Amino acid sequence: MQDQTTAGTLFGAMRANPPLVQCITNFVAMNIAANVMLAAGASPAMVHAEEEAAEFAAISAALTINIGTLSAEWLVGMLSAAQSARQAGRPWVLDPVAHYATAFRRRAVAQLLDLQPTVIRGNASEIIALAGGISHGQGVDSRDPVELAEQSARQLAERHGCVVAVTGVTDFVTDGHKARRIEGGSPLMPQVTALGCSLTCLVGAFVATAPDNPFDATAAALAVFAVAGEQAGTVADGPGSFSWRFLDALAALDAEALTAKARIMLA
Ligand SMILES: Nc1ncnc2c1ncn2[C@@H]1O[C@H](COP(=O)(O)OP(=O)(O)O)[C@@H](O)[C@H]1O
Ligand SMILES: Cc1ncsc1CCOP(=O)(O)O
Ligand SMILES: [Mg+2]
Repeated sequence: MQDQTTAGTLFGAMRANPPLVQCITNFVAMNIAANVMLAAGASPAMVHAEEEAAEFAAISAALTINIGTLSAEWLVGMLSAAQSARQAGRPWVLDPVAHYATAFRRRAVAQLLDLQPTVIRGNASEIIALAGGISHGQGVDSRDPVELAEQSARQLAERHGCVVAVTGVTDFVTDGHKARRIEGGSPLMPQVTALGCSLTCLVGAFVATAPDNPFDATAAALAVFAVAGEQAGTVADGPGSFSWRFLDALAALDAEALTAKARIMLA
């Protein structure tokens, strides 16, 4: 029950003081991720240009970087923003979308990992491959169960001194020592593009709220998606209505309901 209470408290604190989060995400995710952030109570800004990314990171409470639609120009902005966030002592979150697919992505992720993300959030195939294992991912989509990625997540967390979150049917989060599983969500979630990318942005909002406790902050963000996703899934007719029902469920969720409904288990 302690984890649920912590998640509710962090959610309430985030809502009471909406953090400015710089989200460098992809063309597919930009709109839905910004709407997810607003519905959850955060203040997103999709700022990626190399001319201003570092400057903006210095005035943001957290930064998130997602390589979904990477280009050479965007990579320059990502690297300078991550450097700036580190210098300013701000947390930053990495979403290594399909990093295993091309040499360009693999190189980019290696450079980003050198800048010590506070949290890595990916699907099971991404996390397995990032730890050096054999994954079955297809493009941006996972083809591996979360359970198979749990050991990879623990290894990655220890190797990089960060929190690692793996999402799927049941989510998993670890800092290399402690770990939790978060139950909930809906099978319709992977049918709607960029919900994982949106969750990465929300993790940014929670680590902005609790920069000294990225493990609990990440678990809380996962729990928000799990509870709102489950609620939307029970009433949606398909991926189309799930999309808007999910936004409405996020907006209607409050700290008390999160504490009552979150299922965060020791792992
Ligand atoms: N089959 C599923 N059942 C319940 N929730 C799911 C399922 N698949 C994904 N989710 C949820 O969808 C969200 C996005 O996760 P995921 O689909 O793994 O990320 P990505 O979009 O990066 O592949 C997370 O909140 C996750 O818990
Ligand atoms: C379809 C697609 N293509 C490049 S990025 C992207 C979105 C991926 O979103 P998610 O990782 O949340 O499924
Ligand atoms: Mg993804």
